[in-house]
Amino acid sequence: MPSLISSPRSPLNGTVKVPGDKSISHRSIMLSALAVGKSEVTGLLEGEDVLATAEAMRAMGARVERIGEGHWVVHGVGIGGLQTPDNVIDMGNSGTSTRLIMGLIASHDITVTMTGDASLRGRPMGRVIDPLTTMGATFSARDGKFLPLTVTGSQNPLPIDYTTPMASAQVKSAVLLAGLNTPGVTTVREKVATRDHTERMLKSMGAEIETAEEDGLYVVRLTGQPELKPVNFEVPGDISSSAFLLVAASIIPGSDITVENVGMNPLRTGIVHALKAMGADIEILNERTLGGEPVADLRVRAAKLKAVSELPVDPSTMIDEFPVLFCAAAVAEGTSRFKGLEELRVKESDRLAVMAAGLKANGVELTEFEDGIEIRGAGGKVKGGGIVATHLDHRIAMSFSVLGQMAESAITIDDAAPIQTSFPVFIDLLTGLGAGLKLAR
Ligand SMILES: O=C(O)C1=C[C@@H](OP(=O)(O)O)[C@@H](O)[C@H](O)C1
Ligand SMILES: C=C(OP(=O)(O)O)C(=O)O
Repeated sequence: MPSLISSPRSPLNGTVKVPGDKSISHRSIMLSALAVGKSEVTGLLEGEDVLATAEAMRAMGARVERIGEGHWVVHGVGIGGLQTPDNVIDMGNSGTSTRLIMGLIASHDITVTMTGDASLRGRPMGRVIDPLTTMGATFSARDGKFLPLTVTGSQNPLPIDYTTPMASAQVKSAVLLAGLNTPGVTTVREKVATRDHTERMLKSMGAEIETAEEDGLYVVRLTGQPELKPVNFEVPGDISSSAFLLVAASIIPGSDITVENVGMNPLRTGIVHALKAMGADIEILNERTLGGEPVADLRVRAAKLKAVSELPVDPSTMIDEFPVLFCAAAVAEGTSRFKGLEELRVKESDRLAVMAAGLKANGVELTEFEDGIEIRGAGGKVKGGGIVATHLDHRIAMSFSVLGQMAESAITIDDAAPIQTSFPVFIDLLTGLGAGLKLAR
């Protein structure tokens, strides 16, 4: 368990690309595995979470091969073709792999037992167990809602019309993926539209899938049992990984960086709008489309950040970026207040509690609420000198790596290993731009 020491070194300068989008990478492997024939994926994120998805799809019968850096080939088994694996599948730290694959299994006549690391075993699965049970799958889960769990898919799955009780693209996607091998039309309704990569990708593979706005809800209708045609997926850079660079370059005086090829799906760009509302200097350049998703290059120059109280976006458009936004708020001028964030309590860690503890340990003044946090910004450097407990959460480790660049005394992150789940080149990439990060034993 290597710890990581973060302290200021120099302004960040240079042009970089971040690895592929994690959400799209997972889906590219899963959906290719259900196509009939050979698909290729380029720009795939080779982080531990996506590798867990690849391994799971292999275990269920798909041929999933790496042929070069980020370049993968998948031979799909076709919808209905998944097989019972001969062993338990280990989803590691990845909520997306677990919940989406539970959806796939739910409408296949197979039985699968899944487990994961201590973080994943503490995350709620009832949110997918409930709708998938209505579709006909049966579950045996620890305490009814936690991993390890065994799921047996239905031989005769039923289509449902489901309104998600919380803003969750994982729940929406799990139901839609179950709908793939279900006769009839599966409908999912969301009060707030969450990331729509599943919808976009299924459309590109020839599925009959319609999206509409009805009575203030975002509605997706999928006609079951399509033949998915194999396509070549080009995965754009991950805006959630880019967020660490956007914040770092904004807060470290004198910085000027460009992050190329960033996925700019409008349901994912909340962090750009939030930082701009705080006074960040972010230029969106070279806007184009890649593999059915908008992408752009982002040039970020340091700026004096000020507090925000009303975010200009829905939290779901930047749900994984709050930890690093809290770090931006810690160095901004004034008091920021973030509410409506109860979902942060059920991520890899309880991100409200763990961020509050880490910030406090480094001299940041704050108040934690049940559904949010108020951060009293230092208007410049924070004290630092504290040790941050990451609780197997990559975003906590990376957020405090960024904050350490604006600390009077170094910040120690107790465990750097979780960074491997989503952004394996994070330390090299940041130090290459000028950041001060050192691994220690
Ligand atoms: O669908 C996805 O790929 C994801 C959805 C979000 O989770 P929720 O659906 O739980 O909000 C996000 O936090 C996660 O990192 C990836
Ligand atoms: C919440 C996250 O991922 P997952 O739910 O897939 O573990 C994340 O990457 O921040």
